[in-house]
Amino acid sequence: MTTYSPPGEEHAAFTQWAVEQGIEMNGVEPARFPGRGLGMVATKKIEANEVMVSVPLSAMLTVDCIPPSFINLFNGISNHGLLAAFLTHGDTESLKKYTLWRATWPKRQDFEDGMPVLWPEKLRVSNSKHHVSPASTTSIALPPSASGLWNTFRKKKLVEEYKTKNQNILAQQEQRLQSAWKDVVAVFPDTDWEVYSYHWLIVNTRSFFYLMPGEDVPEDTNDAMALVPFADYFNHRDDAQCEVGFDGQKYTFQATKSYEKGEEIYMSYGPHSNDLLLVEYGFCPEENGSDVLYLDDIIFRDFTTAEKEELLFQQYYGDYQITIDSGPCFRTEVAASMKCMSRREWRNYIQGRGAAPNTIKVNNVIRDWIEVYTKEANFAINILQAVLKAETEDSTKSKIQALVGRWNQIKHLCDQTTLNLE
Ligand SMILES: C[S@@+](CC[C@H](N)C(=O)[O-])C[C@H]1O[C@@H](n2cnc3c(N)ncnc32)[C@H](O)[C@@H]1O
Repeated sequence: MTTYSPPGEEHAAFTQWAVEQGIEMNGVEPARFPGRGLGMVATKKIEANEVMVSVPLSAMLTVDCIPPSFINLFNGISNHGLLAAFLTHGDTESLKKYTLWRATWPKRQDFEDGMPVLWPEKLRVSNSKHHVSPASTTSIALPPSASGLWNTFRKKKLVEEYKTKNQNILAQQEQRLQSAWKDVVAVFPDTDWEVYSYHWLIVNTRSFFYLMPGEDVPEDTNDAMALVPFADYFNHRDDAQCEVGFDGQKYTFQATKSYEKGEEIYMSYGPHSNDLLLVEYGFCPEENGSDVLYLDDIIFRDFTTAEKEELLFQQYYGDYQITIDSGPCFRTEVAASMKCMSRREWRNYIQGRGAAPNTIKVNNVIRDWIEVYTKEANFAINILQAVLKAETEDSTKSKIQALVGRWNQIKHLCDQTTLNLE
């Protein structure tokens, strides 16, 4: 049985406010869970298909709630940046409605502890333009998908850049934050960084995908966001048994299995890897069916420019994944096949006109690639353990321990995938 404790008075006051806003709760309430902050607990047995929470549009905080006079101050800003700007600089009268809700949110210190974007420089070295020290002089502590960098080798030049939105996560987040910061400071030069970045992270970690029915998905999906009171108590689980829907009038959260009284109810924030969850939400779950490692940088080291051009031409350039459940993806196998066949045999094979390559040979190539990742993990763990020994600050120690935990998960994923290749 899950252990949990009462959430505290401010949550009772907020729940009362939520009811007044037309938010309906059926057999759920907020509770405090060790290691996860607040979450949602079943207060009775819930049957499959029951709607547990519904939140009307009128209670949500969307960009349409922001007075046009405020929006017009900006000469273009992301919706994310605008929501954070409104929470920072909106007039007292417009913000009054949200007071009880805001009292339930995490504090800035919680973000400083959990969110790598606010961690000390030495722990968050990445290939971001916003870094102060050059990456080459410092060891990389974050996983490669977050930092875009490796300790044990240098990335090889690509024949063509491609979208690697999952392999460079921290730099992308920093870019979004810095760009919003620039836009807000242009209008409010005295903005306090601590206050603005706090609100930006509140929106980052608590917003829901929000698009009116029939509306086109914006170019940057990060712009389709809104804050949904009470529903923002749900913690994430990859295989959550909770169907989330929005019909233009209300958000609903429906059970897809029965829950016992006292069980925590999760929703899924999306099929995210642990590296993404670490950077965007500040945690790394023990179990995650969507966890994934990308071998792109490792694989590209092994190919000549001509081979990479061929992979590009045949549309097998990049996005080489391994996962616990499925092992190497087909694209990874295709890349490994290139190493085991003549060019003509390989072309025939991928075009469905020739025999498949020898599986043992293909697996040997993939095993070597995975070994490079394992070596990187061992290297990072050794560095982190040395840093941990020398560290005197408790708050930094716990961040280092979180990173060691993530690197151990990476090692496990590599080991398991290799084992399944036998
Ligand atoms: C939408 S909020 C959920 C409510 C939040 N736990 C709170 O205390 O207010 C998202 C945040 O909850 C935490 N969280 C969500 N799922 C988690 C999980 N499975 N394990 C640990 N923390 C989790 C992370 O800090 C994340 O940024």
